[in-house]
Amino acid sequence: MVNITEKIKEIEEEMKRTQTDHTQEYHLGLLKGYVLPCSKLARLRAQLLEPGPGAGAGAGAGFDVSKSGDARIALVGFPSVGKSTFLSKITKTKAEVAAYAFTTLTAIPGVLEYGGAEIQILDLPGIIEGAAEGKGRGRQVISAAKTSDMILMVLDATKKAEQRALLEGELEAVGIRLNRDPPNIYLKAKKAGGMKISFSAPPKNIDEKMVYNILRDYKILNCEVLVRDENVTVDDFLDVIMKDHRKYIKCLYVYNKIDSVGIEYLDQLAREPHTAVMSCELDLGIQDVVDRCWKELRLIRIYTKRKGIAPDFSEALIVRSGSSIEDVCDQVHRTLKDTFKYALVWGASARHVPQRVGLGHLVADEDVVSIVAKPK
Ligand SMILES: Nc1nc2c(ncn2[C@@H]2O[C@H](COP(=O)(O)OP(=O)(O)OP(=O)(O)O)[C@@H](O)[C@H]2O)c(=O)[nH]1
Ligand SMILES: [K+]
Ligand SMILES: [Mg+2]
Repeated sequence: MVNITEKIKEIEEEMKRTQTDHTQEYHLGLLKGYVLPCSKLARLRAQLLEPGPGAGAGAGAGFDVSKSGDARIALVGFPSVGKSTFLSKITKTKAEVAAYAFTTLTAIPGVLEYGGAEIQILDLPGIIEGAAEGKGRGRQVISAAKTSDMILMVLDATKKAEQRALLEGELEAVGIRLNRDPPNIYLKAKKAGGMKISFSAPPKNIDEKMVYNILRDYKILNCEVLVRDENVTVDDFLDVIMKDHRKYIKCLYVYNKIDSVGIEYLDQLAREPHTAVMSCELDLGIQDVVDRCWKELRLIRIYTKRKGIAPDFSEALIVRSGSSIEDVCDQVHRTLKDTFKYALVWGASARHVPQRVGLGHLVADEDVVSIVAKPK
């Protein structure tokens, strides 16, 4: 390890000394057929990312960064697409940025403050094709991505369009499902009674025999199955069987470096679904990407109000979408629920204002909530 690190230092120093234009050098290098400092550097740094001897299966474990804040977004992408540049733009963390691949060698957390919430942004090493099979530190990167609430897939607008599908393939291979809901299939294993398979509508892509065979392959011989969606595929069925190893995560595809592509191509990229475009270099589109992230995370801001006093809009409580008054209580204090009598709600979730509600009431973004406790 020390050897590689030393060699890397040497080359980096040399590059600093010579201060050549590396694009120029790249072309010259191609002509002459020798290995350039830049690509030599990338190769050596890739070696640093290889799991060392004895790392074994442990190499698949995530990086040791504890979760903090209200949500976590992972930056995933091929090397040198600008992940660390983006992190440095939107947080106070200054990650190392350079023109060679594998500049980032571990997970680097930063904090994005937005609408009163703190969102942890995780900058990750670049992944390469074959990451899912354990190439480079790919598996570790993907494990870290799996722990996030949202993936920001950073793509290089100047690179081939295939990069997006390649990366999706790597994530799919380890059970990450992007921008999809779990298949609408009810599957319950039983102790006895054989298989009971039913469909709420005639399925288009599978039939009872196929379902039977899949279940038998997975040794699920006694169970109840209800397929509630006519478009279900065999892959969907497998996802349900392996649901403990599947993770459904939102993804925003972000094309960086749009300063270097033509306007027509840019327009085409921007129209793809779940996609945003930006240039970290020219400071273009960054705020839009951040706004889109906030929307996708669907976090809810709740303002609390005490009786007889105006609501406190300076500090919001942050809860997930689908949260109830009970979740709001838990966010304030662990034991608040115990003395809960009712809550008053002003805002989008209230039918009339204020609406008197119980613990089960679902809250909406920017609701004002006043919790009334039982007398002691
Ligand atoms: N033209 C252009 N270059 C950019 C832009 N954003 C970043 N770069 C350059 O792209 C190179 C790579 O940037 P990094 O932020 O290190 O990329 P990374 O994805 O973190 O790379 P790894 O950590 O090696 O995976 C640097 O030379 C950046 O200056 C951009 O918007 N336009
Ligand atoms: K880089
Ligand atoms: Mg980086």
